[in-house]
Amino acid sequence: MKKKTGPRIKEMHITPIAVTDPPLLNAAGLHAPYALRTIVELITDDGISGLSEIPGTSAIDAALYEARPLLIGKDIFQLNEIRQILVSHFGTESMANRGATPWDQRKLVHIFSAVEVACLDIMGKVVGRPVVDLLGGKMRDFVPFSAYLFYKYEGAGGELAFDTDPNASGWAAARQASGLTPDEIVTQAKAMCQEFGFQSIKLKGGVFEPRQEVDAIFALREAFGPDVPLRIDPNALWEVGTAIKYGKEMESVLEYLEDPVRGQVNMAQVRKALKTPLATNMCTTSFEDIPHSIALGSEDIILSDHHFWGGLRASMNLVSVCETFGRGLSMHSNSHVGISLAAMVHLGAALPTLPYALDTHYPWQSEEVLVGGRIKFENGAVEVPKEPGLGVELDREALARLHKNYISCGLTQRDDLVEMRKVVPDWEFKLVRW
Ligand SMILES: O=C([O-])[C@@H](O)[C@@H](O)[C@H](O)[C@@H](O)C(=O)[O-]
Ligand SMILES: [Mg+2]
Repeated sequence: MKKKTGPRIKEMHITPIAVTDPPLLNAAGLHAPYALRTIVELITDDGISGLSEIPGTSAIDAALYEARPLLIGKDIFQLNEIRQILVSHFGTESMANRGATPWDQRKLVHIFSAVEVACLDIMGKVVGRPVVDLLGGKMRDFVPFSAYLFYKYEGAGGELAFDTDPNASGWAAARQASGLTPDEIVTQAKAMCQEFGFQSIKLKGGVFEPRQEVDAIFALREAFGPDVPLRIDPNALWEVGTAIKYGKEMESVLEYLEDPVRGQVNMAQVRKALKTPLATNMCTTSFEDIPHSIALGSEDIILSDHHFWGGLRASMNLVSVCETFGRGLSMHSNSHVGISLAAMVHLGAALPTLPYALDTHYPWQSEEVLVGGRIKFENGAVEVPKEPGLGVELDREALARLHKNYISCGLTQRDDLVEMRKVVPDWEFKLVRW
């Protein structure tokens, strides 16, 4: 019998896009009026298209262009070989390549995740199965997400930047409102939960001095009651003593405390002092970090992210590590549109257990690159697509429009520090602030 090879990659399209993003605040500074993503489309020799989305920077886009000739002609089922080719070309990256910002700057993991997700999308179409089935099968029909609150300046982002659209209503109006005080954070939470049905809440912290942020957590508890799990994420900006002091104060109200301090050693120290579980997307972010994580006991929950862990299958491998060493597993996010969300939903559906609702920035974005527009949430969850592959289709006009935004906005990388300096000229990036 003739051995079947292929389908093979014939074309690889790399399209950077810029989507409107409101002036959200974080430990590093401020979100720019546009968030950058890169959409990758692989097309096979038999005309099947596979999609993926990754955080966009000109450096990662350049690396994708560099990878393209190495990938053309490759069989989309041979992911092990494809990964090896990319590793040989780009070399492995150490923890240091992640960088100290709340987002991850490594190239190889991003590129392989882009290629892997698009190949899985194609594989699903070839075999007539959703991606979740290629990850071992569906454990749930809906994947729950958590409300992700941000301190923010008034403004809608995009051309409106710090301005607001007077005709906006519902969540669109709340999305552009100022969110600086505990009361405004509660208002933001109510509007977001009402629109999307979220049943747990995360507050991005590390913006104001801890007292103010802890007060916001207690205001949320008062407004939502004990049945809505709460989390806060200061993105490693607190000192160990600060984390222990406020961690103890919040012990009765937090589901978990995310990255209160920087590095595995400090996390382990805080973990020993608190009853609240600690979660991370900053100190244990690759397989290379696992031995120290286990030796030190730096966290209880790893917030995986297929863009940073090198794809969906790598994230499934992380399941075994977490099961073996008693770590919980949930998911981190960054500003994104629907292709990343669909990939997260397939992965979330395949995880053996899902004790924590996943993070998503999706409510903060308003544009989409998909036919059918924005993905719907029901009671805070997204239904797992049943169609072959990722179950999403590219809206080429929307893609072209958002690519035009990318060209005209002039941004080439995420730099929240630079954005913050436009508002607070003497703003400094700090590894530890309080
Ligand atoms: O979007 C942001 O500002 C967040 O701070 C993001 O960059 C982080 O990566 C993230 O969501 C987190 O959980 O640390
Ligand atoms: Mg985090």
